[in-house]
Amino acid sequence: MPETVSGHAPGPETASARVSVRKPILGIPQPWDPKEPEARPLTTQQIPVVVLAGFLGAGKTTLLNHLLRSSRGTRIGVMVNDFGDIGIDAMRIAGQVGSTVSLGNGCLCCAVDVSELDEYLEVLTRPESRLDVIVIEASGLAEPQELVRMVLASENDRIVYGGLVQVVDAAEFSATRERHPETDRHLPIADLVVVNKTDRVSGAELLAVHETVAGLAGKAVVVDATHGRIDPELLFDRVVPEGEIEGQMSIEDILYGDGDPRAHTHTSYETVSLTAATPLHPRRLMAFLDARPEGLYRIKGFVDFGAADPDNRYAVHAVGRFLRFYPERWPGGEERLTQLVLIGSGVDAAGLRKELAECEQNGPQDAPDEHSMWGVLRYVQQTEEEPEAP
Ligand SMILES: Nc1nc2c(ncn2[C@@H]2O[C@H](COP(=O)(O)OP(=O)(O)OP(=O)(O)O)[C@@H](O)[C@H]2O)c(=O)[nH]1
Repeated sequence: MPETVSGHAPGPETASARVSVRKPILGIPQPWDPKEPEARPLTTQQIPVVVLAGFLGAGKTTLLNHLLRSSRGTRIGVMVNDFGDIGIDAMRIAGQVGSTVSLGNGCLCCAVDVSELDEYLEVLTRPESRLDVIVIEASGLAEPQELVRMVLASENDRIVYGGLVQVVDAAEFSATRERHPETDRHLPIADLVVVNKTDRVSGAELLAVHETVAGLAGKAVVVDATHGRIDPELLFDRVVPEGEIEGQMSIEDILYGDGDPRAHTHTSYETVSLTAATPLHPRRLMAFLDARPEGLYRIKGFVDFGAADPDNRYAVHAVGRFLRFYPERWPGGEERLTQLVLIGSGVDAAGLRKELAECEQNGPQDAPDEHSMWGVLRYVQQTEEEPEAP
């Protein structure tokens, strides 16, 4: 097994009976003593760039945050490609890593040339950044194949393509596959598939999903995970033999793709973004969320309920019919804004925007009373994500 930088024993996730093959994905430059960061050499080797993909809400950001928390001495650079004009994912990762670069609005794979990607890579690969690995978190609607192609086409000679990680939501897998048959095309090109949200399905369901995924994924490693807690060594240890691109993509696939722009997953998706300086009324927001249309598949962001809870903002996540609020202290000095991104297909974007605007509080006479937060608190589940050992 290749030598590791972090040097810690594999986490409990590796014990999973269903880790089909132990095949780490990435190679890491020379080991160094994490206790002496200054002794760390300037990076002279190529930095592996891993593409992290998966459908909306599958758990990519959660997995990335897990990697950042458990990376020990490994320095991870992050590029986030949010779909929607507010960089919610970048905000959720910011603070964990100094090198977060948001790719801004839209889907990276739609960019016609790679010069923008190269600009970001240029920032992250400056020798003084001493990064060991760069992870690009694709928007949940990006075509992984396109992203891989863009990394391969990069003119930055300090990077090397480091593999494709595909995250799958165990609970939503069948429904996603039905709606998006291209899932079957994405899995075979992955190097590692993470079947996430194992806590949301029964043992039998998990087994069925795992087997289907493994069947589609071919040679890729398939691991099950809860809250994206995979063994970081699955990503950080692999040595890619020179000239080899792991996975089953043919050179033609990489160079030309399938040539069909309609294959882009997000062509029929609409994004609605809201930034509001006026707090939202918890009751009206809950009425809006409870009645949200079927096609509105993903909602993420932060909500300010103003006087109803002046200490906290509420991170909100909806994936399909699943809804959760996560109260968190307002970061000091940060402007109190509600920032939401809604992604759906066949939705009335203008209507949603109007309904959301109607959730804003209308002055002191409209201030929420003490019971107004009950509806929100029903969707707060404090114990869902257990804190990880430092
Ligand atoms: N129950 C459960 N919830 C999870 C798990 N992993 C992630 N989540 C929740 O699922 C929601 C979506 O997770 P994210 O990590 O934001 O998903 P994503 O793939 O980055 O989402 P997009 O950027 O919109 O594509 C959040 O509420 C997470 O807390 C898990 O293993 N179990």
